[in-house]
Parts: sequence; C-alpha cells; structure tokens
Amino acid sequence: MPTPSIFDWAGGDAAFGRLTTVFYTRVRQDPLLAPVFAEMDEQHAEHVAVWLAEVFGGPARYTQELGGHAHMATKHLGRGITEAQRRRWVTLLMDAADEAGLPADPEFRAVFAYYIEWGTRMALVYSGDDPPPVQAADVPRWGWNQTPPWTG
Ligand code: HEM
Repeated sequence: MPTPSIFDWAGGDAAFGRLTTVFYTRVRQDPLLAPVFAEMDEQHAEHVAVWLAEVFGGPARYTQELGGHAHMATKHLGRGITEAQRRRWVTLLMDAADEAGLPADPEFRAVFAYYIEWGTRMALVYSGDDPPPVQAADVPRWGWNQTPPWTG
C-alpha cells in the first residue's frame, strides 16, 4: 500500500471543510480574533480549506483557481498580527480539529500542528514591517517529513 497523503488521511475535502467552518464560527465569537476577521468575505472559510487541502497533498486548487501563494501572502500584508493573536488562532484551530473529528492519532496531529505552527509564524512575518516578496514561494507542500532549517 502506498503511503496516503496527509490530505487523504485527514478525510479529504469534507474534513477540511468541516474544520474551517467550525474554526471561523469560533473566531467570530473570540474577543481577540473577531476584530481581525471583521471584514472577511463569505468565502474566506472555504478558501482556507482549499489552501490547507493543497498544503497537505490534495488537489492544487488554490494555485490553479485562487491566486496561489502570492494571493494568500498578500492578504496578510500590513495586518500587524500580534503573537497573542497568532497563538489564539492556533488554539482555536486545534479545538476545531477536535470538534470537526479530524484523526486524533499522534502522527497526524504532530504533522498537522507542525504546519500550523509554521504557517501562523509565516503569516506573522508577512503581516509585519519587513515582509519577504510575495512572489518568492509556491504553496508549500507538507509531507510526513521535516522542513529544512530557516534561511531567511
Ligand atoms: C497556517 C496559518 C494560516 C493560514 C493557512 C492562513 C490562510 C489564509 C488564506 C488562504 C487567506 C486568503 C483567503 C482567500 O483566498 O480569500 C488568508 C487571509 C487572511 N488571514 Fe490568514 N492564514 C493563516 C494565519 C493567519 C493568522 C495567524 C491570522 C491573524 C491572526 C490571519 C489573518 C488573516 C486575515 C485577516 C485574512 C484576510 C481575510 C479577508 O478579509 O478576507 N491568518 N489566510
């Protein structure tokens, strides 16, 4: 049997759809994050689900249909996300993973948390004073392995 992608292991598009639906319901009720997302459009949760699906080895729909990495990174520019907001984002997403019934095995949750920790820190970098060029990267692909060390 070939090793399944993380996307397949998680439960495919349906699982990521449930995840972001639950997550943004929690975000709207959260005093620290609700103001950050006050202007988000109706399709935001779905778009983040499509992004996560691509990252975890699913179809490359964010790249093909939604503007790819440059569009996603641009959405974070100038937002000045704080560490407290980032940490709350992570906490609510992990709570949402439980509520949405994503697999709870240690390997899946470790690799899931690994991307979320990395991705939220990258969102903070893009939202800050000296962001990297938005065109400089593709949508990351997260496997069961590790990333190389930070090169700036
Ligand atoms: C792994 C971490 C993250 C991922 C995968 C992610 C993903 C995305 C994506 C895909 C978009 C663009 C949606 C679209 O195409 O319409 C977006 C926009 C946005 N993100 Fe993130 N994000 C992350 C972390 C964060 C954090 C930590 C914050 C703030 C606490 C944040 C705040 C926002 C905001 C405010 C927008 C714009 C919403 C709108 O007005 O439509 N993101 N994010």
